[in-house]
Amino acid sequence: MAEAFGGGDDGLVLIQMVNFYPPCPQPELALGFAPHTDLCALTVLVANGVPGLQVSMDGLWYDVEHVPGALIVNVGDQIEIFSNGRYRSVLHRATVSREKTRMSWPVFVEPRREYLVAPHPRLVAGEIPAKYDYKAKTFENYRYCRINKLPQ
Ligand SMILES: O=C(O)CCC(=O)C(=O)O
Ligand SMILES: [Fe+2]
Repeated sequence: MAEAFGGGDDGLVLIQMVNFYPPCPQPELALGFAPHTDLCALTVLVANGVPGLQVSMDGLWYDVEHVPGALIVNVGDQIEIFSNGRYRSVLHRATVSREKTRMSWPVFVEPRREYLVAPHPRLVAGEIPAKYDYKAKTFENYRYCRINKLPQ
């Protein structure tokens, strides 16, 4: 993966985050994390066992079951683009609990900032044209547009 996203041992950047969701008296009126896809390549996440992570499929939300000791791995935007749409960046969100504090610890696996966001040339075959064309956009620029809610 490091080779695919820029090459060499330092081809990837790992970013550790901590999410803290305090209890909410009216959880049906709130969300811990609004629906989004992760802009990175891959997310590896552990949570404290309080349910909350949901993934979207065919317009419905599904709870992600907590399996003690298991890691949750999400495909992010960069793998979707790199694979020319063969893998999909998962739409997900986090709900909150009425009684319990929920915590999660994602590690975002990212390309380096100068990486050019594009499908791999070998995955753009004649019958499958490039689904993504960001005109030599760097990952740093992609991230900037996403965080500032600008069009890619
Ligand atoms: O708390 C969770 O389970 C999800 C967190 C999340 O989606 C994120 O940090 O990007
Ligand atoms: Fe996320």
